[in-house]
Amino acid sequence: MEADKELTGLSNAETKSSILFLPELFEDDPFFQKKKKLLEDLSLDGQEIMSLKSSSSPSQWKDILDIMLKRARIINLNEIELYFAGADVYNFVSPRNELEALHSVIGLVESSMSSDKHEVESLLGLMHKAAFDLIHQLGEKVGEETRVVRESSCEKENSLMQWGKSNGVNTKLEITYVEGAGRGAIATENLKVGDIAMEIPLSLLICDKDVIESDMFPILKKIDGIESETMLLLWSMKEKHNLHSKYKLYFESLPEAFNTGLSFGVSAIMGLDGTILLEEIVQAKEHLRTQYEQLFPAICESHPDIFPAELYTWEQFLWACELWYSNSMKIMFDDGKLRTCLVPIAGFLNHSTCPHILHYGKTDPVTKSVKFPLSRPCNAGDQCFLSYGNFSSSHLLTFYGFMPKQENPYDVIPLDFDIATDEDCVDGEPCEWGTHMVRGTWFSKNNGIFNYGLPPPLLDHLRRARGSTSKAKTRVMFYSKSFLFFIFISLQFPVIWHVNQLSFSRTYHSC
Ligand SMILES: C[S@@+](CC[C@H](N)C(=O)[O-])C[C@H]1O[C@@H](n2cnc3c(N)ncnc32)[C@H](O)[C@@H]1O
Repeated sequence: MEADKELTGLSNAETKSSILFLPELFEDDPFFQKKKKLLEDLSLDGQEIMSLKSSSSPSQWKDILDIMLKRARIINLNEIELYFAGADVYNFVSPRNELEALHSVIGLVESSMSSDKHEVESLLGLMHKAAFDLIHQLGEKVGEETRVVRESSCEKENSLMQWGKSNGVNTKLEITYVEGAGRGAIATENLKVGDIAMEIPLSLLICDKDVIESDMFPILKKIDGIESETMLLLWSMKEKHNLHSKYKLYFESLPEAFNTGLSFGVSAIMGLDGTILLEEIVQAKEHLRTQYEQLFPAICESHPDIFPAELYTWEQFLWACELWYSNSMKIMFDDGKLRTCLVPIAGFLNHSTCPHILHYGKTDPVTKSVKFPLSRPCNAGDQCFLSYGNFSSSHLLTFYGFMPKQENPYDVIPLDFDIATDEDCVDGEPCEWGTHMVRGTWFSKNNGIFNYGLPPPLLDHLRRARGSTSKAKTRVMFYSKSFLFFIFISLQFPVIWHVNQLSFSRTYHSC
């Protein structure tokens, strides 16, 4: 309280004020020092509370809201966002960061509303509404539009939905075909922030319990080092053909081909020659082939009754890999175990870089279900999107078979240096960057020359490298897997960075 008085200069007689807690940066944040520095630059370090006076003018409470939001943006930066954080880091960084920041501000305003003496209730209410309006505006600005394809029949999807509902699924979404993404989930009514778009009972989740209860478990558990995901994959290859399976309608609703990068044909692969994406796909496929060959044909030969060879071909294995890569979710169960699961019906939710559903994947111990709550509103008739994670477009193409429509903030090229990195630190602190990177622009629909400048940590690193070499031009070699390129850094900055743009999307669509 003393601190508050000092901060606001209030006397005891003028107590019509409310304390607002500012978003807090925790010491266990992996980027604590870097974020602390950014907060200091914002002149906010050390300050944990602000005072809202009942006499505050609109511009004063808006300023407080702005400070809270700027602070929340910094605190909610993830590694990539922080790495590329330039001078405008206090403003909009990414849809994910903005949603997280706005929700943390709303949480703090709500806790003041519930704990306070209500002298400033109406002002808190205005701040609360303003933060919700910003969430709404974010969706209007960067949300994706969907064209529903009504001509396609959704018989299988409807049967699955009926089965789900009769087994306890609650949903405010309907499944239909959408342009460019197969099936998608459309809101049947206007959904607000906090509404549960979908709720799936745990009993419908496909996970390790299904393998454990099956006749293949006694054989699989004897295989040295086999992971539970691999067991599930092998189980699903057989279960998909089981006419009496509990999940029959689920398996029937799955596509015959997933068309992820893992099953790209020869022409698509040739079109990717010289790109990191080709390297990523080839490496992933080689890894899967090795895994397959470690198991087959040996397991079919030793247990032909449980593992019939005709169900365990390479093609079927690849199909199951694509199923698990593109459709599984990691769910945290009450016992504290993170399990990879297939989640019938919720598996129809498509991905967006500005999703409606950001936080999901924890079981509710009371309802014994997995819930999908909305972080931003979704109007009736709009497609409701999920976040699959902060993935680059090359990862999404390789493992999910699509590229996001909007600019993807996680399109980056990791760089490996052939110069020492031990000097790469800030103000004597050890470097916390796992890797240096540049923005990948090759998937962007912007055909102009990119001039992002270099990210501050990379620039810092290069300046140090320059300092440790002669006055002559410094040649630094960057290579990322097979994607090898050189830049000659004339000692003048900023550098215009134009990463080789390849027409990946055309190659993908034509194959
Ligand atoms: C979990 S499933 C979602 C349901 C899927 N659309 C279907 O019809 O089964 C993931 C797959 O949906 C597709 N998908 C998801 N988000 C997409 C997007 N934003 N654009 C295009 N396709 C998308 C990709 O094929 C991805 O592998």
